[in-house]
Order: sequence, then C-alpha cells, then structure tokens
Amino acid sequence: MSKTIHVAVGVIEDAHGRIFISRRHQQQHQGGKWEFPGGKVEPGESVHQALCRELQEECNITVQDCAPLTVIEHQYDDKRVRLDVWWVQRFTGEAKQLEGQEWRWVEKHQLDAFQFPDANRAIIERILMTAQNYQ
Ligand SMILES: Nc1nc2c([nH]c(=O)n2[C@@H]2O[C@H](COP(=O)(O)OP(=O)(O)OP(=O)(O)O)[C@@H](O)[C@H]2O)c(=O)[nH]1
Ligand SMILES: [Mg+2]
Repeated sequence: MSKTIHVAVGVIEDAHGRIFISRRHQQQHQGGKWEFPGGKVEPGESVHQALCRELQEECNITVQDCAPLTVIEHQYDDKRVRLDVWWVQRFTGEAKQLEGQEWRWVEKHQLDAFQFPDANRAIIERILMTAQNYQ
C-alpha cells in the first residue's frame, strides 16, 4: 500500500464569517469537487510552513494568524491522505485563486450545498460545530 500523503489545508475566514473555497481542476485527484485551499507538505517543511506557502501560491494571501482545527485521515480507493486542517482568521492580501480554479466565498451554513471530497465531511462538521460555539 502506498504511503499517506500529508496535506496542509486552510479554512480561510473573512471579516463577514464567510469561508473561501475553490474547485479542483478536472484532471486533479477528486477533480471537479470543491476544496479548501492547500497542498502537500514538502520534505523538510513544517505543516505551518506548508500552509503559509500553499495559501500564498494558490490564494494570494499572507497568513498572519492561524490555529489547528482538526486532523482527518481518509482512505480513498487510490490513495490515503492526512489532512492537517488550520483555521485562518487573519491574513493580508486580497484572497483570490491564482491557479485558474473557480473560487468563491460562502457562508458556513451553505458549505453543505457544495460537493467536496469525502474526507471533507468531517471538516465541515467541525467548522459548523466551532461556529455554533462562538455565537
Ligand atoms: N487542498 C485540498 N486537498 C484535499 C482536500 N480534501 C481532500 O481530500 N484533499 C486531497 O488532498 C490531496 C493533496 O491536495 P493537492 O492536490 O491540493 O496538493 P498540491 O496542492 O500539493 O497539488 P499537486 O501536488 O497536485 O500540484 C489530494 O489528493 C486531494 O484530493 C481539500 O479540502 N483541500
Ligand atoms: Mg492544492
């Protein structure tokens, strides 16, 4: 069996409490589905470093403040992933997608209306739970 792919994932929240999502390119793993931005942790990098690098490269933002939200391990038919998910509540720069993917800000309660990879179910539950606790 192939080894687990370690991924840094950002749940980016704006001042209105909305979350940034983008749509994976068709040819990518889980293509066509929506995702939270992020990518593979490179050798020698901490997860935090990977998160900051990926969000700069993919979404044009510099992370100022973030906190670990949850870690999800998921086995797909073809690969196993460990998603290290961080909540990003402070950043500079105007968030947008730099890699040609469709993107948008969505209200937390609207997240359920989008099709995400299976591993993301647990992330969305966590977002909704945490959001409730802070209201
Ligand atoms: N970025 C991201 N990846 C996710 C999410 N959910 C999920 O299962 N994954 C999986 O995590 C893996 C790594 O993500 P990625 O393709 O963004 O990695 P990357 O940016 O380094 O891209 P590349 O190496 O393909 O260029 C993929 O297999 C992807 O399907 C998610 O919400 N965001
Ligand atoms: Mg990526």
